[in-house]
Amino acid sequence: MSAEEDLIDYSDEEIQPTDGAGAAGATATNGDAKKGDLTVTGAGAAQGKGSYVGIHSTSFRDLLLKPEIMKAITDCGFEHPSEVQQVCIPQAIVGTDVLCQAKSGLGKTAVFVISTLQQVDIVAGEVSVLVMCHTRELAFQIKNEYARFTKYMPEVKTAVFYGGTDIKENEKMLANKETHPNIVVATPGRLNALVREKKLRLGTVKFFVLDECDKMLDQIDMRRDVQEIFRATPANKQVMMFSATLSQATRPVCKKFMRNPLEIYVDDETKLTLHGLRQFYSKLSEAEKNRRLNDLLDELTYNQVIIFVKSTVRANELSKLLIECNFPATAVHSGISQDERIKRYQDFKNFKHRICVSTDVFGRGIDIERINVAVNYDMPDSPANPGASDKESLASAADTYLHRVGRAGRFGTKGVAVSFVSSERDEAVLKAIEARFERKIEEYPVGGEGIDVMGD
Ligand SMILES: Nc1ncnc2c1ncn2[C@@H]1O[C@H](COP(=O)(O)OP(=O)(O)OP(=O)(O)O)[C@@H](O)[C@H]1O
Repeated sequence: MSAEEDLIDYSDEEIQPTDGAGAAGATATNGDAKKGDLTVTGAGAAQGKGSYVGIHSTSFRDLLLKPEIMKAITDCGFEHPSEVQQVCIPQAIVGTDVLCQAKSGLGKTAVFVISTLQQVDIVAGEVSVLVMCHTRELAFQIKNEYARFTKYMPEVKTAVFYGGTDIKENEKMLANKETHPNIVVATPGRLNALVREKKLRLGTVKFFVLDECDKMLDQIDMRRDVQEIFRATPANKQVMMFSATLSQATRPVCKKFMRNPLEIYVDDETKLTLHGLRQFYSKLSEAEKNRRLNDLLDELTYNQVIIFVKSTVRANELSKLLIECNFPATAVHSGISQDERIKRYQDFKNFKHRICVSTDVFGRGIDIERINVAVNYDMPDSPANPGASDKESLASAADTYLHRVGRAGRFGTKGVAVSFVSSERDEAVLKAIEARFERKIEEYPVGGEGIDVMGD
């Protein structure tokens, strides 16, 4: 059976609306509405006068959240909900399934963290919320977001499970009611191992979240794990999925897991690029890359820089070289031990290093607010699936590009992205990016002349 045929399909019996999670979505009116860059369709989209403007608030207070969540939001320094938060949270907190595309760095994480915490009823020894994502560092980061938002909800226990760590430790935590989590954030491989071994029971899950959902469902291996885990959860639950990139082909795949979802898309791809981000390319030969990088790091006044390369070997070599040249660099990739990876992620986040060389491990989701420069030392060019057509692999490269450069200029801040173009293929990828986002990427000026990276 092909992976497509093997997709989750709800039986009629399973899609009956019930009183619990999902019921609000099933009864809501359908229609389309616009809110800024977002097109909203599906459950509840056209409630009221058919537009979100006016029916949804611009203050967190208007969302009528629990006081303990409101206090945490204030502590986080969040003043107003972002557009995606304004659109999603009011629907999500009444149990509606959500399929949400919104551009990088505008607060999709808080949508599901706040919405699940608002609804969750804590039962000791039971998992209520399950969040999955594609990398271990992202899982770790999301777990920390739950920690921030549960500061005043001491009864809520959150755990993170991912591969490369001692599974016995996870099992020990799950075997003890005192330490058993209510919220689990995980990568699919480790989660599946715990479920198969019956160390983790998912029969009590009421909220099922996929972050970077296109990545998780486009990759066949990951999709299989996700499906297996999904099948281990009850039919009656709220499902929410998020990504900055959601192709027309991926949307129906996501919707197979959902019931009458609120759908939010950025249908005009030109609106996916970040306002504060200036994008440049630099044409050069492979041999010139190190020299150019060196110059660039001397020229630009940066807070923190992320440099993307195409292999773990190149990440190691380049970070070594940068350190030899006295640049405060580190490297994060899949070739180092998991504990060390997390330690380096934390050190970078805590500003112990100013420069991080990484593979695509850090390409999506990772939120380090001081990063204001992103460099594609190697252009992205990763086929979505083995055997993908040239058109598909260029589309996938453009997706990867968008996520990578979205590590800079987050939440409305200024940022700069510079891509090294050293081959015909790189040029083709650059052209595909320009065409897709209808944006002319400028040539990096000599000496970085006129580029102002700092400021809000
Ligand atoms: N309402 C808000 N006010 C201020 N800051 C916010 C608000 N919501 C989120 N943030 C901050 O914005 C940053 C980006 O948020 P987040 O990582 O959730 O983005 P994202 O949409 O998931 O991006 P990506 O697509 O890259 O994963 C985080 O540091 C987060 O704390």
